[in-house]
Amino acid sequence: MSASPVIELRGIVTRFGATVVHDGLDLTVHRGEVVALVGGSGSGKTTLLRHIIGLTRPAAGEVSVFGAPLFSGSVREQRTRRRRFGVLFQHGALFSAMNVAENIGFPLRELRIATDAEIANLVALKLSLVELEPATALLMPAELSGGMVKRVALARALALEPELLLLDEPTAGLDPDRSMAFVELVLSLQRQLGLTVVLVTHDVDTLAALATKIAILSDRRIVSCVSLEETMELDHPFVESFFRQPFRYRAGVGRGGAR
Ligand SMILES: Nc1ncnc2c1ncn2[C@@H]1O[C@H](COP(=O)(O)OP(=O)(O)OP(=O)(O)O)[C@@H](O)[C@H]1O
Repeated sequence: MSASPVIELRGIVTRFGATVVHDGLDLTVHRGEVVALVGGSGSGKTTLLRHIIGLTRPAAGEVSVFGAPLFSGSVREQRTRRRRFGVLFQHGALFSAMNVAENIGFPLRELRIATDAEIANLVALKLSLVELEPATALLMPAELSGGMVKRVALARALALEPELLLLDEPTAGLDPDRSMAFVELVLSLQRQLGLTVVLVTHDVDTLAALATKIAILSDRRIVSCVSLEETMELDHPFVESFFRQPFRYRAGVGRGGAR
């Protein structure tokens, strides 16, 4: 049985005024894949993530998730589809006036699909999933370290038990140790929960540890979407500048390497 792709982008065109960001862009992501979206600054990576979650719509082309166009079906069907993915925005983006428990429980409270007791249970469960102490629940975002903010934001992204997780620069702003610890956590959750993941990252170590495929956004299109090992073989200026700079890429850290 061949399942339909989790994400299918076909002929995406995006314009901001006279600037064309995407022009006939295609990308397919299958269940269980971890696709790292890379490209030069301003190449349109974050905009593409925003199209996938429906925050913005392309000028042309089709965005399909879970086998159906993103905006097809009734409002109820669209909402159900929307609940199947979780998003971790750049910088965590927690609500500063809510404590950790309220932040994690927010998606459930918003949908009014659980009682207060159920939400409290779920918050405790998600905190342990992201390896935070139960007492963290009562802290405010301003009291958290950068690494803890990321973990809480991840717990909130997982609140509705998504099948698809979208991460925008998940390790930006973390020091190398915290960054690797966070990557290990995402990797373990991805395996445990069977998640499909699309992440935008500038960090070679992050993508080497996580990604099963690297999608390169260049010249307004995805020019390649293959494994890290195959990507390293490509003769492309972006690969040269991004991957072949000395001491950035640690051989053997990749998912195909010895772990
Ligand atoms: N709302 C907007 N209005 C006008 N231009 C925009 C808007 N959003 C993005 N852009 C432009 O679209 C282009 C792509 O932006 P985007 O943030 O998607 O790039 P990116 O690849 O994620 O960049 P970076 O790696 O620097 O974060 C940029 O030139 C940006 O200035």
